[in-house]
Amino acid sequence: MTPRRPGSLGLGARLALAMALLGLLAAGLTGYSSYRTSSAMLVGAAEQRLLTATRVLGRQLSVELVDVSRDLLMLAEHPAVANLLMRSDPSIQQRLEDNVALLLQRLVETHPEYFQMRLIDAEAHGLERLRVDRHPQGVLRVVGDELQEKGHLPYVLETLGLVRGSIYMSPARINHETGSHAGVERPTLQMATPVFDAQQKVRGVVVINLDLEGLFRQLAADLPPDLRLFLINTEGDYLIHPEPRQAFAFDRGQRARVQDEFGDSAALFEGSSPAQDVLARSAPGSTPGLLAAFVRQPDTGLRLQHSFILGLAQSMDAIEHEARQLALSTLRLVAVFGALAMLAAVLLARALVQPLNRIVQALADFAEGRGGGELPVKRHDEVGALARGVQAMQQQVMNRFGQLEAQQREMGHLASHDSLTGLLNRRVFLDRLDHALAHAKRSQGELALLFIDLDHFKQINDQYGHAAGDQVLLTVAQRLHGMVREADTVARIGGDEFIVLLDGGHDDAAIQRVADKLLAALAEPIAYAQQALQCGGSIGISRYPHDGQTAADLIAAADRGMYRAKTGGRQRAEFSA
Ligand SMILES: Nc1nc2c(ncn2[C@@H]2O[C@H](COP(=O)(O)OP(=O)(O)OP(=O)(O)O)[C@@H](O)[C@H]2O)c(=O)[nH]1
Repeated sequence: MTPRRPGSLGLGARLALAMALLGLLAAGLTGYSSYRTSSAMLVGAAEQRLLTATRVLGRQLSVELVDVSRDLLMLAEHPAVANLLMRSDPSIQQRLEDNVALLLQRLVETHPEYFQMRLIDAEAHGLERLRVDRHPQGVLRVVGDELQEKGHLPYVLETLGLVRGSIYMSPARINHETGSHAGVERPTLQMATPVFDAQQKVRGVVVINLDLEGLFRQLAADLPPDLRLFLINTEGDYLIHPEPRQAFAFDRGQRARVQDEFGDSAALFEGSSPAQDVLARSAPGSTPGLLAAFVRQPDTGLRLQHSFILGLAQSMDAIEHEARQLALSTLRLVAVFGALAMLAAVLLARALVQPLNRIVQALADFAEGRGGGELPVKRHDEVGALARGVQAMQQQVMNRFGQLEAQQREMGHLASHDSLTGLLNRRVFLDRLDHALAHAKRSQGELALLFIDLDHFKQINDQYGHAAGDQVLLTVAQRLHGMVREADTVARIGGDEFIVLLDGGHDDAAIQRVADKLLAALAEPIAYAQQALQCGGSIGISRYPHDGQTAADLIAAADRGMYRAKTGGRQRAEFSA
């Protein structure tokens, strides 16, 4: 069998490789698609988280503003406040002032997001009757000449025009009012409500200045630190921004708007029914890339003049970091499964190919005559069927070989023997004679040849038919073979001619005795078809070295003797003259 070319991959190795590659490909594709799906889910989850957190923040802002409005309304409805503004009883003015001032002080103290609380008179050009400021050292009541006239300012003018129980809210702005202590030049929001007397006449205004940043510090206290907070007015201007330069840019004559940084947020400001919330990404190329949720502040029920848009953003890097972590763990899983797939492929390929190799080995052994080798014939699969086929083929080849050998043996026999009598034929006899002569020459031995020709054999053929002649020839052959010793050779060398080679030294008398024995045997009748056929023979005798040195000489000499026997009356033996 042709052995596998060195360096070429066997079927098992190729199968293992193919299966391992297939396994790796499947694991890789599964890993890749699960990574894609999971990272899309992660981004989706991050979007939902941002949106939910922003909505919660919006609700908290509304709740906070409602709380501020409650403080305002509580003060506006307080009898001491209206009495103070009405100056109804001068004897108790000072006490009233002190009591209400204390109340304002307590409120500012308990609300860290309050910069300032004031009670402003509707008369006297909107003079501040009471004013409590947050100061770096604590809460401070401002008195005397430091109290200012505020009647010209929108939060006084507009609040005085409101109905009882209404709340005014200013736009968020930087507080440029002088003397406002901690609130100076800080982002501020003013909320106010009118104070009415018993006759429903407006007497003044209660105002709270809110620390916008402080308010949002409180609101955002529970947010995860990686989230960025945005507060935006209804024009899109940033009021709170992680980069301080962006906040209140309009106050410095510039613009920094959410629409410019987050394109998709424009939907919040467009058309007659703008979106309530949007998800937006920062403009491509901006660093860091941000994913943001923007939500309109939910209605407070206070019919405020202004509202806000809140935004929370997370760095895309943070979200993608999670996706990268996921990709890494997916990769690790793919590597482990890939290795397992390769191992399984190698084991499976070995299990598949091993029985095939056994068949190949068995065929190689069989081809080299080393026997069939064990075949996996008991398997119930295709390999088993193949092994059974190979076994049947081997059996058939063996049978054919047996037949061929038998034929060869027969042909060999036919080539060396006479087909009718089974005696050696002329060619082989001459070989034997040559050998015997060579041996006799080497050992100074002697040989004798008896040349036998049947007498009147033709008559038997003619009279009884060819089959009778054959029977006679066969019987004669058996008788001759039966009469001589093992070491002697009997052959049929012609139609009715036989020859006997006597091995070893015999004197002429002994040879004559053998010839007489043979003549007697030939003279015996031969039974054929209920008849007794009579046939005798004439024998010519030659001897080595007496009558010749070669086979041809000896045969010719014996032939001559036989001829003399024929002419001498047949049924006799004659030595060569
Ligand atoms: N039946 C048969 N006859 C054969 C066979 N081979 C040769 N013969 C015949 O044997 C005869 C031999 O002839 P001869 O030896 O000349 O005749 P014969 O009658 O024996 O004469 P003599 O030798 O002078 O006694 C021939 O007629 C051949 O046809 C054979 O195999 N079978």
